[in-house]
Amino acid sequence: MANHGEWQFGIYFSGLVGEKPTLPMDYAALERAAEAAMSEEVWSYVAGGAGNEHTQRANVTAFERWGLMPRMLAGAAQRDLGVELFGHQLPTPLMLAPVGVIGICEPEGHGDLTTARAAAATGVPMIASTLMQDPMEDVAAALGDTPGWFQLYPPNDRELTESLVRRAEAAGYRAIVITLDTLTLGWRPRDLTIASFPQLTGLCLANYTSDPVFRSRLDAPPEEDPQAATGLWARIFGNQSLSWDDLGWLRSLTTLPILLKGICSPDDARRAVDAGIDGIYCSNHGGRQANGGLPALDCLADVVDAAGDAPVIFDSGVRGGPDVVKALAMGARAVAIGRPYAYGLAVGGQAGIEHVVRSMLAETDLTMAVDGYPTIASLTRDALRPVG
Ligand SMILES: Cc1cc2nc3c(=O)[nH]c(=O)nc-3n(C[C@H](O)[C@H](O)[C@H](O)COP(=O)(O)O)c2cc1C
Ligand SMILES: CC(C)CC(=O)C(=O)O
Repeated sequence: MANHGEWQFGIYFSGLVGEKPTLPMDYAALERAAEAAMSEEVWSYVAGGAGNEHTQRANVTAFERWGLMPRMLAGAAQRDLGVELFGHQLPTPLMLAPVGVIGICEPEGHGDLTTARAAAATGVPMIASTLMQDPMEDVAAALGDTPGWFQLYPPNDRELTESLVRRAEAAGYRAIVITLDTLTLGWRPRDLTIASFPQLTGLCLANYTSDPVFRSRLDAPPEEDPQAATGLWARIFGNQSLSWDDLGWLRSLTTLPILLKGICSPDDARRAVDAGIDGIYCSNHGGRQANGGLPALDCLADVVDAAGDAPVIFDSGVRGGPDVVKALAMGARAVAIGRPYAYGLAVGGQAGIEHVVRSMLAETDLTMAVDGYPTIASLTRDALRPVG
């Protein structure tokens, strides 16, 4: 069993002190290093967002509007960051958000497998995207005992949807995350300017091209006619007619827990729970889809309240340990990161992702130590005050 505890105070931290670190120690430096490591196309795609990226920036600055109340002599000498999710005990509340095309952040193009190995080494669950360069079965195998969830972009083809869900179940994924905020792509000026989106996504269709139903829809195998496969993917990817009425059918496909990703409205959270959905994933896709929206953090508390007993996962704008702590205090059961680990991969491969994860966990742990919150349960909204 891997030792997942290296991030804890005094271990990861003291391992770094006394040596000049080779990997960036703060988010701004990580971003700069990632931009230098990536091609212009990949950087624009990963770093970019919708419109003038106001929502993307607001996701990050929203965290600055909340401050943590430090509590003294609160018994936080030992912290326990463990959380329970769908009957599984996780060592920490951190998760890796689904990042389709993560493969392109690594020059060799197997970023999905590298991410899975980093997840296995740190014990931090990976949510594997539908869009991957390696098939979901290989990624699940690389995860070993560390939990993996499968993120589903439900295609406009019911038989294919069913096949993807069944494969995820058979491969050992422990939950299905259905992303609802990207049934069509948002207005992304950086990608429109660089015009590399079709090439980049065309590289990440392994879950489709390895699927018997997808293959049966083609005249020639994807290995012989990759362009036709990409064309078919472009036609079936978006499912804009998906409605609340379809949730019953999606629910019937699996006994695994299902989460809906992209929920920011409390009414939608309530409706999802009423439809038998097991978990809510509060996110605005890191500001990549709708610009002009609310920062995701501003939606979290209401979504948590509306979700009742259903756990809420949060992402969008999390850049360091204090952000993780604030989202937990708002009521998130677990907190996910997207761009930070993609940048870690670009800068340092598997070691780069592990560094980002361990730094974030060490900073989370130290924030709880310094501010006097020994457990996740001790973090309630009472720990937060609006700044100013
Ligand atoms: C390059 C990139 C690709 C993404 N691909 C997916 C995807 O395939 N499925 C999905 O549900 N979300 C996808 N997302 C959104 C992330 O899951 C997550 O919501 C977002 O990155 C969180 O914001 P952050 O980057 O500010 O941490 C992607 C994000 C990025 C940056
Ligand atoms: C191909 C895209 C739909 C992947 C994605 O979710 C994103 O770029 O945000």
